[in-house]
Amino acid sequence: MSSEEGLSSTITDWLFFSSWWLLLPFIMLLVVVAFVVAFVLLLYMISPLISPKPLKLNGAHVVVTGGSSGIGKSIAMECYRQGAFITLVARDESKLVQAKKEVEKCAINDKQVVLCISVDVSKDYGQVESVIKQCQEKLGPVDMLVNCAGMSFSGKFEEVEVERFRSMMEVNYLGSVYPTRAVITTMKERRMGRIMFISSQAGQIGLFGYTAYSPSKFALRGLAESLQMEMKPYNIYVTVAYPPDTDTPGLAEENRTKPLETRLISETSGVTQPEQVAKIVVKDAVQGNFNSSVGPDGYMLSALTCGMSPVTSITEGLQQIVTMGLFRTIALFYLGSFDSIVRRCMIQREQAKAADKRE
Ligand SMILES: NC(=O)C1=CN([C@@H]2O[C@H](COP(=O)(O)OP(=O)(O)OC[C@H]3O[C@@H](n4cnc5c(N)ncnc54)[C@H](OP(=O)(O)O)[C@@H]3O)[C@@H](O)[C@H]2O)C=CC1
Ligand SMILES: CCCCCCCCCCCCCCCC(=O)[C@@H](N)CO
Repeated sequence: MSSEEGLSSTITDWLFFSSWWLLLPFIMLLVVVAFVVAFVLLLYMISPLISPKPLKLNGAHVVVTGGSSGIGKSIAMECYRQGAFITLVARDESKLVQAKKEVEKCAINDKQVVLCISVDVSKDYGQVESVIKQCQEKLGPVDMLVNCAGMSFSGKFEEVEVERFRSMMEVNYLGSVYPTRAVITTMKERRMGRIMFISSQAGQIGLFGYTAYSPSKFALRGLAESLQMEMKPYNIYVTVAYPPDTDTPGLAEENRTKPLETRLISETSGVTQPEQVAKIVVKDAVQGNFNSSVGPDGYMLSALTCGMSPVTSITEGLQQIVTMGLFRTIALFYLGSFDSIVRRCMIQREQAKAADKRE
């Protein structure tokens, strides 16, 4: 036997007769753990590169349109609690004065100021531009603009007055374009700022009864995506918030004409308090997150409808990749149940009508 043959037989013996392979699972486990650790380290290394620096609200000038009521008022209070100077914008002066008092109660130092401006944000761009100029002269350049002025309306498509489709787009869409347009030049010059748009869960899915309202909220998403791509190099960050039904005077008003179907479908994601919405959206805007959602349904809807919207952290991107298929599966069940709500309501109505005729 040659020495070469001896060596190969030793190796074969070792491979087949020693029990090194018992260690194989451990070796594999070690490799997997090493990969996971390396991946997590990589994430932490890269994430500060793509997440913006948080905005300091202390001493910042925040303009809140629709700040005299509901979600807008709560957002103003939340910012005031963090030391901001606030400009409240809305039409009704008495509501503005009342809201100013409530916001002032949240002061954390005696330098803070609340300014009120009465203007319709949806009608005349020149007017909006001039009030923004006024408030910048008094409280300094705007650091954060919260576009919250808006209204909702629900009703069946053929029963909604045609005029309503125009007014919804005017208030909810143009009423966000005008103030944004009025603050953006100064923000670009200063290379800093935050713009927030308050859309709605009805700006992520179209629902029964929202043929006039939903499109005006979907429009904000298109505006926000385009604007964010233009503004990112100037260190300006855009946030779109998608709240569910929120307990405000606006919702109470909407409920007066709400079709049964819309009510039953909206109940899926429940009713939130405006303070809760305010906390979440202000935090997201400060961090510069593009997307801001409330509650578990809101989270699922946002992951599901992320499309080509910008990501603000690697974790967010990974979550979207991993959950998309699962959430779509869940969504199909939701859609099925919405369809069945609509069908049942229709059958009920027709039966009631037939009974009426017989009488
Ligand atoms: N409540 C809810 O369930 C949800 C609401 N949203 C959105 O959040 C925003 C606020 O809603 P909510 O707090 O319920 O509403 P409210 O009706 O309680 O408040 C609306 C605010 O906007 C102001 N406003 C309305 N129209 C104009 C205008 N043309 N120019 C200037 N200010 C205006 C109002 O003041 P004034 O009338 O004096 O001008 C008021 O301050 C809306 O855009 C709404 O679509 C989104 C999801 C859920
Ligand atoms: C995985 C998929 C999950 C799907 C969850 C679907 C939940 C649908 C609920 C929609 C609620 C719409 C609220 C509109 C609020 C609004 O804007 C008005 N009230 C304004 O006043």
